[in-house]
Amino acid sequence: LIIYVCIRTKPTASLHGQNPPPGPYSWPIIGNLPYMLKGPHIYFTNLARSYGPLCSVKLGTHLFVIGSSPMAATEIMRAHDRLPTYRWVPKAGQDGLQDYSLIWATECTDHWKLLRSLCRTELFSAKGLDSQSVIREKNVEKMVGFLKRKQGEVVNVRELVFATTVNILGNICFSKDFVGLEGGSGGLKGALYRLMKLGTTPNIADFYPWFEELDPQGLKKKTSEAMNEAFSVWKDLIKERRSIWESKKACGLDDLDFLDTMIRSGFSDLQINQLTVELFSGGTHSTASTIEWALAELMKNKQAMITIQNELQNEIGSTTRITESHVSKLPYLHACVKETLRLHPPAPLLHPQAILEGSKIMNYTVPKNSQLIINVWAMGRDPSLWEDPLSFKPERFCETNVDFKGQDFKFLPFGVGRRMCPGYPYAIKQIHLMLASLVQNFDWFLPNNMEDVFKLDMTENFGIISQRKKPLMVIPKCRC
Ligand code: HEM
Repeated sequence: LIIYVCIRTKPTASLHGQNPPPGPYSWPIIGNLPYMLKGPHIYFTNLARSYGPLCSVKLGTHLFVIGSSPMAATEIMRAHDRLPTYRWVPKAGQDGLQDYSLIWATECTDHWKLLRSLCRTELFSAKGLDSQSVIREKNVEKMVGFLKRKQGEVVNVRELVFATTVNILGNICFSKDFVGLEGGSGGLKGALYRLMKLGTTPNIADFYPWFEELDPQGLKKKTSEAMNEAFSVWKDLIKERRSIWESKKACGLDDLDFLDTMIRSGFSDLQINQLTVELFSGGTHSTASTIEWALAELMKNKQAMITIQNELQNEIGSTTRITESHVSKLPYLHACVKETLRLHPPAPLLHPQAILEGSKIMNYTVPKNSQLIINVWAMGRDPSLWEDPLSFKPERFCETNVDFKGQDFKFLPFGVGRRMCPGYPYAIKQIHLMLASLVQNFDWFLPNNMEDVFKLDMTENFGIISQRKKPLMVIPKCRC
């Protein structure tokens, strides 16, 4: 077996006689894999401190080149723009549906362009977002009502916010609530949690491609099962809607929801399934995680909590229900969300893309088939880019125009370039509304010892979406 492994472990990128980006010694066969246990983003950040903003590391058979400064990120983006590249797709997610995929499209194909443009115009345009505001506001009101009934009890913020985000998207796509707020782990919620967990599990086949067919950990099979479980949740809805579509079309009625739009655009069931499951998995955990981190940071930083509550009191009052039209008047809230995304970007590593040709990046030779990555997490915590970077100080964003729209390379929580998150205007609207409602309506306490907030564990878990390692379990107390 050892001889077989040695023979098969031919490096995909040869470094002999070249000037590759600097990096640590890598062990035969395993490369630097054992050092990644604490989380690749932490390991890569430590490497950048030793080897500079563009460094390289071998993981299994692959060479990864990691950029950890705005300059390195800019150069990596330039390489993406001028060279043929393909997106790295986790082997567990390679189920033959790549041709229908938005997130996992390996290249920017015509179908990928069609999906992006449909999402941009129908879901994330100013008009689309305005028409959804009633859905978001109604669901956030339900969440607040639920918390009022749970006053004095311990609640799991992540689960509750996640359920609310699933229902918001459920109503936008299918005019339907898919999950209850009371908990439970079946149906769509269970499938999405499982997909998230599977995406977080390191897969040996990602580092040694010849294990792909064997699927030794069974991750590919489990991912496919979880996807099918999600599809089965809306299977009957699609069938039913298709059957009424012809009469609807004849009457010239407007689309009821995004499902109508997809049917009108001629999507097959497979295309509908793939796009919606990707919107649900890309758009729910990321939002829930950001709100959970923001609330944890505000609980830890009492002054920031007081400032945000005062802003809400002055602009809206304590009894008026917050709507999306209020949110533009809340600059400190906006700053708190940016500060949360700086310290806790849900996607700490960006752009896993491989270049198909060798190239020079920052005067280093980067061999073909290298995977290029931008370490957003490292840049958010770099003392040369941010003063006192490990402290939660929303004020820093009140004093600058730094934004997350892909122009400021030191702050890229939603990515940059062609594959930048198309859902960011939607995500931001949702996060602002939910966070404002949570802090306007409630004071938050830890179970057992209310003064213990400084001991709040802020450890994170690395995954497809990075989250708090321990869910935030807190007690809401109504402020009204
Ligand atoms: C806090 C919330 C969110 C964050 C931080 C976030 C971040 C990101 C990032 C970093 C990427 C990858 C960009 C790249 O590879 O360069 C991405 C892609 C994507 N996101 Fe988001 N996202 C969020 C919310 C959402 C929401 C709400 C949706 C939809 C409902 C969404 C849909 C997508 C899709 C479809 C892609 C793939 C785009 C492509 O590959 O062309 N995201 N997101």
